[in-house]
Amino acid sequence: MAEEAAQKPRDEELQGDENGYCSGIRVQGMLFAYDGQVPLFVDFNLRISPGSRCLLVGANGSGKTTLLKILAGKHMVGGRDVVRVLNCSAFHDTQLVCSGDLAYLGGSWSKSVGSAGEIPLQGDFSAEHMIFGVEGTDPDRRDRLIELLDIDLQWRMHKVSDGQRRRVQICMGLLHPFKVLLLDEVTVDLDVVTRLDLLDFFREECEQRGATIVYATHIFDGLETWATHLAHIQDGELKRGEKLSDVGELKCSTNLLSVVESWLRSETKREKKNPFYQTPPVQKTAALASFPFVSSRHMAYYR
Ligand SMILES: Nc1ncnc2c1ncn2[C@@H]1O[C@H](COP(=O)(O)OP(=O)(O)OP(=O)(O)O)[C@@H](O)[C@H]1O
Repeated sequence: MAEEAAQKPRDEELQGDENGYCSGIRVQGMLFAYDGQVPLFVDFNLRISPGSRCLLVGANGSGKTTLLKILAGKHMVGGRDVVRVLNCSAFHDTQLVCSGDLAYLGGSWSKSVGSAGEIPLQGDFSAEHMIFGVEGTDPDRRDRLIELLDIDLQWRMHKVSDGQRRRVQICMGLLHPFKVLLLDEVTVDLDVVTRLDLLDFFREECEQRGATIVYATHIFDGLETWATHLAHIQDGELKRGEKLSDVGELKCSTNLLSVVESWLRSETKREKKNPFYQTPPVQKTAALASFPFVSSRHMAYYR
């Protein structure tokens, strides 16, 4: 009985509401491939409950950025039921992003120019011009972020350091009180004080407003006590998705870094032992051929 009671919150967390939808994030039976490539994700499932701070970990190329972009509605994947964020379809329900409820912070400020690809944004704008140009924001929240990120409003965006430019980008991305925030390694350029202050701000957003955060990173300092959940991806496959407190290895290890290091090292060893490990499974290609909805990069241009 006691055991049943202890299990209950977890079951509810997994089942979501009466429609079976979780108001955080739910990915069910997802298939995704880049144009002309074998699928990266096949029958991929993930649930992240509201209020969670979930770390997304995995080796280079394991699919973290791709997954975050899919959750951010930047790729059309499957029908409306496959990738659900806040009970909406991440791609189809454009008000998710337009309202600021779903926010994505990743990559660097750039624009795509035909065959030249991504080129950094250039132009003589002040930080003030950029930040105050975002309409409909709460002045108190804006002031708090400017102070937290130690932004000088007179900075000229083409003459600042990478870290300073990143602070302005982060500030703009956080001006609206998001409900779901997807972070792709955006704290990598920040100095340690700003990074820790920002992590505290994120924690507060989750605890006070019930916001949900998914954070892909390779830097684990200070995250043992910050994260509530952890998702480990390997080659597009979810190897683990659980509460941080349920990660057994953390109980007998000094820190998260060494635990993740041991997971990634065991992947590398497996690849070395089996030269065919990287061979795309035949069923992945077959699955793609039989699936009616594949991603469309062209559709993404309309976002
Ligand atoms: N635009 C693209 N077109 C084709 N393949 C891509 C594209 N972007 C990524 N990939 C491939 O998809 C796989 C997953 O890449 P992704 O960027 O999602 O990995 P990641 O886990 O974020 O890696 P990292 O830790 O290096 O940031 C890789 O094999 C990569 O080569």
